[in-house]
Amino acid sequence: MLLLISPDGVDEALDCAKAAEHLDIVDVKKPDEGSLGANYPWVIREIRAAVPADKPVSATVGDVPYKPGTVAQAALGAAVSGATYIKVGLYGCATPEQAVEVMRGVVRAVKDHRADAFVVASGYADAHRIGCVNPLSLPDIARRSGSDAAMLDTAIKDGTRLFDHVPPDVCAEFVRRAHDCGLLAALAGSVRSGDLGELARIQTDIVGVRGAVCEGGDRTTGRIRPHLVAAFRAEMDRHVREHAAAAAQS
Ligand SMILES: O=C[C@H](O)COP(=O)(O)O
Repeated sequence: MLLLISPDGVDEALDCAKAAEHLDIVDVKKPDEGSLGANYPWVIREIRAAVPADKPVSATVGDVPYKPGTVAQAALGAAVSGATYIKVGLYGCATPEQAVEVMRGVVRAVKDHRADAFVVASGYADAHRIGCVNPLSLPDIARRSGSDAAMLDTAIKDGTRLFDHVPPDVCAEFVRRAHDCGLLAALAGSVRSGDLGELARIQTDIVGVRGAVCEGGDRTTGRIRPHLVAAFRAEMDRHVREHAAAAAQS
């Protein structure tokens, strides 16, 4: 299971760099512009320069509208700025067809620039609250568009969490569908360390967090701290080991 951490800017990215051995992907976003709020190109560049070269930098393109051309151009901006993981929040897409159209544009824009870029189609666990595509449709949207991963996050950061909206068994179905399509499955949404057992059990590939590694568990007022990243990672690795041991016995 890979750990993706979302700093809100260069200062927090420097703290992520101090904990680099404990994380796998540094995810640039601007939380005050939304769940998958996009940050400035120069911030992506500065963060790319600040974190060790062997750690991929991801960038969110935003909680995007159904405007395929606009989104493709924004995604290219993130890639040109140094991100190799490009995450798109399909906020304004009401149907799978709209979402596939948006993601096809992103995949083409990004992979024409850099063939090894990794494109993540993200939906929302609380899609019912914003009227966008159903969480379980994401793996097929990602597959049809040529994306590399399907993801869920929460759109509204009001203290409700991934499992409040999509229970573990439905998340397990999400992961199964992604794997059946040959994609990675990424899950986020106010995930806490107490969720890691379930996330390991259902074979999540990437876990995305911010709040859980911020002071006081608060993604808005707290700041990411290296010791919290290390502790979260230790817990994650423990669950992965336990799951592997249990699977080997059965
Ligand atoms: O991509 C991951 C998100 O930033 C998750 O943030 P959160 O854990 O505060 O919900």
